[in-house]
Amino acid sequence: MFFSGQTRSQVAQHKSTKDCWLVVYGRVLNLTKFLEEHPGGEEVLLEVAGKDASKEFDTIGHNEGAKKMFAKFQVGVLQGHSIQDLGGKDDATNESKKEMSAFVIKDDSSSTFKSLFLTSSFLSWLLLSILVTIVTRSDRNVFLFSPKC
Ligand code: HEM
Repeated sequence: MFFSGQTRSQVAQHKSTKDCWLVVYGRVLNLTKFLEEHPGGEEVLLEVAGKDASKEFDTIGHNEGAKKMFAKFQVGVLQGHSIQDLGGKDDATNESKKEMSAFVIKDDSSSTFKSLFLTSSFLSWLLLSILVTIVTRSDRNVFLFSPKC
């Protein structure tokens, strides 16, 4: 589940080895499953569990690989932040943006396709109706030939 507008006190509820959340750059991350794998050790993460650890994260000088892991652990956005605010801060956000724009492009093209399809079928229907009207209203001489021999 993804929580938008998580408060600091809500995040603060998750500060144990079995349930460890922290905030980096406005992202609420659930690092419970990562504690044992963290190259810097689980102790450092537990010290900042339930808190905003953006400064600590920056101070260590984590590499780009660490930032790319955010998307995997993110469970929400801290209150006062929005996905747009997080833009440019890390690669995960840029990847999300790419996905979103791809979605928008896909959506646009499908609606353009739909409107084109609807317009063309509407025009065909209109032309057919006009033709039928002309034929039924005419004196039918055009079609009902009675050859005078
Ligand atoms: C928030 C999510 C975090 C992720 C995904 C993460 C990930 C990583 C990764 C991949 C490394 C090894 C490569 C590198 O140095 O960049 C690392 C190292 C380390 N991390 Fe984290 N980390 C996180 C948060 C933190 C926090 C909040 C602290 C400190 C409170 C911390 C302290 C360290 C330390 C001390 C190292 C070892 C650096 C070294 O040996 O040079 N990490 N982390």
